[in-house]
Amino acid sequence: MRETTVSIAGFISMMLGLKAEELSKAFQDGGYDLRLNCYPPCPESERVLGIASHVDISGITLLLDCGDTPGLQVLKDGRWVSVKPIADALAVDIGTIIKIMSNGIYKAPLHIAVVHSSKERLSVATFCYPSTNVHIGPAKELIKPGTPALYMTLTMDDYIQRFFDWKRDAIPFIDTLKI
Ligand SMILES: O=C(O)CCC(=O)C(=O)O
Ligand SMILES: [Fe+2]
Repeated sequence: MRETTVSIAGFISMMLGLKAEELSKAFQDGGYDLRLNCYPPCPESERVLGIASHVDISGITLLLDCGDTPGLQVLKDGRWVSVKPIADALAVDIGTIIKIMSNGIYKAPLHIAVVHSSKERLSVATFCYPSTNVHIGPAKELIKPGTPALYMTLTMDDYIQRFFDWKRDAIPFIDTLKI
C-alpha cells in the first residue's frame, strides 16, 4: 500500500507541474486507516444508503471492491455517477488533504455507497495520510502572484483536531480551512 500511495502521490505531483518528490515524500512515512465496509442486501434499496454523502479527509483513499456489484457513486457535475468495479483494480479517491496540497486544483469528490436489493457488497477502503511531521497546506510552488494560497497550512494534529471540532451541518469541512 505504501509503495502504491507514494507512487500515486508522485504522479499527482507531476500532473500539478511539480517534481514527483514534492508530494510523494510527504506520504513516504505516512499512516493508514483501514475500513472494511459490508453492505447487506436491502429489499428497499432505493430508500436507503450504505454510506451517506461525504468527502474523505485522507490524502487519497484506495478502494478495493470485493466483487462485481457496483455501489460507489461519485458526484460529478451535479449527478451521482456509478463507479463500476474492475477486477483486481483499485479505485483512487482524492481526499481533502490532496485538495489542500494542490491548492484546490485536485477536487475531493462527494461520494456515497448505495445498496443492492438482493446482493451483499464488500469493499475495503484504505485511507492514506501524509507523515505526521508533514505540514498540510498548499504546495509552495503553486503559490504565485495572482494565485494565492486558498487554504491555511497546519500540522496533522491540528488538521485532525479541526475535523473533530467541525460542526457538520454548517459548512463543508474544507471551507473551515479557507484563508
Ligand atoms: O464502499 C464504498 O464504495 C465507499 C466507501 C467509502 O466511501 C468510505 O469508506 O469512506
Ligand atoms: Fe469515503
